[in-house]
Amino acid sequence: MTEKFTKTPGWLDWYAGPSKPRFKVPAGSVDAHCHVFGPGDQFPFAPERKYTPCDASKDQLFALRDHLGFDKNVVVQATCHGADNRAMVDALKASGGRAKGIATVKRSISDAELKELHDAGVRGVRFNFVKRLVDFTPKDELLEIASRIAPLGWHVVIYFEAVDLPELWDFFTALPTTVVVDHMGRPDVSKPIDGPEFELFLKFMREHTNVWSKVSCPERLSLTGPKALNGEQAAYQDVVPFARKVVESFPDRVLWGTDWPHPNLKDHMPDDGLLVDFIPQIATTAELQRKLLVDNPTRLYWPELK
Ligand SMILES: O=C(O)c1cc(C(=O)O)oc(=O)c1
Repeated sequence: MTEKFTKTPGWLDWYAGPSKPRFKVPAGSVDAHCHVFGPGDQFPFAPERKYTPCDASKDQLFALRDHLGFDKNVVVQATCHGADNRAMVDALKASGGRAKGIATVKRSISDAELKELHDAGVRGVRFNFVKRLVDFTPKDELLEIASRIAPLGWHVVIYFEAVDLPELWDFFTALPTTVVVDHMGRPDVSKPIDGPEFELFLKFMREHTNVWSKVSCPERLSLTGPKALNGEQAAYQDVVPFARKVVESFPDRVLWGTDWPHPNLKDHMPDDGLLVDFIPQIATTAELQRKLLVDNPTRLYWPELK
């Protein structure tokens, strides 16, 4: 029998009918941070999940990819699926080589299972430190996982909030792989861009050349808007200086993603076409755009194409 799921109260579904972006992304562009949710009747959500989303299938993700003009996806395991990677792996296998994946694994995973994930296109694991999304995993377990995935050439994706970086610093800087930070480490954009909090993040990237950042999720970080809705071409102005600073300081270590289907947004659901139109605000030249959207993700996820 298949399980029926009831969405978390107040859940916002992804935006149907996104606009066609005015910004034409370069050929070979990669949406390097997106998710699939279920469908729940085919790929049940995990018992330990902190939210129950709407469905967001691989076919809907691939339709969005084509609509926005992207060539490829990196599908990141969403926390609502726990360490059950079947929905994400199913998307990779159906993509014809046009999607790679980031998994969530436990220390109990076998070498054979890791190899299966690799063959399906998984190239990294995600360690999540955002307390509203996951229960705590001991650091020794995470380090053990990192040391087992390193020989596969995989990397570690980390998700944390800016205030937690000081206490996580020693752990992050001990990781033996490339490390990719989700959503710029969630800066509080009401604080000064040259203040101690964001400066610590820049220092993290400056002093550790194995650290990359996704300059994604202005819709999560923005406090002032305006929202990417109704044709807005100058959305999320308060996030722009932060993202631009990261892109211009580390042009060869930045990635961009839609974050579709945008889990847990409370205020509004952005029009993904307008999120693409946000890109030229943060990557202001054709060269920066090509690095962000094509060269960097291709080097990290499709090195065989370089
Ligand atoms: O901020 C979030 O709520 C969020 C959640 C997830 C997830 O549940 O996997 O992924 C993200 O990239 C962002």
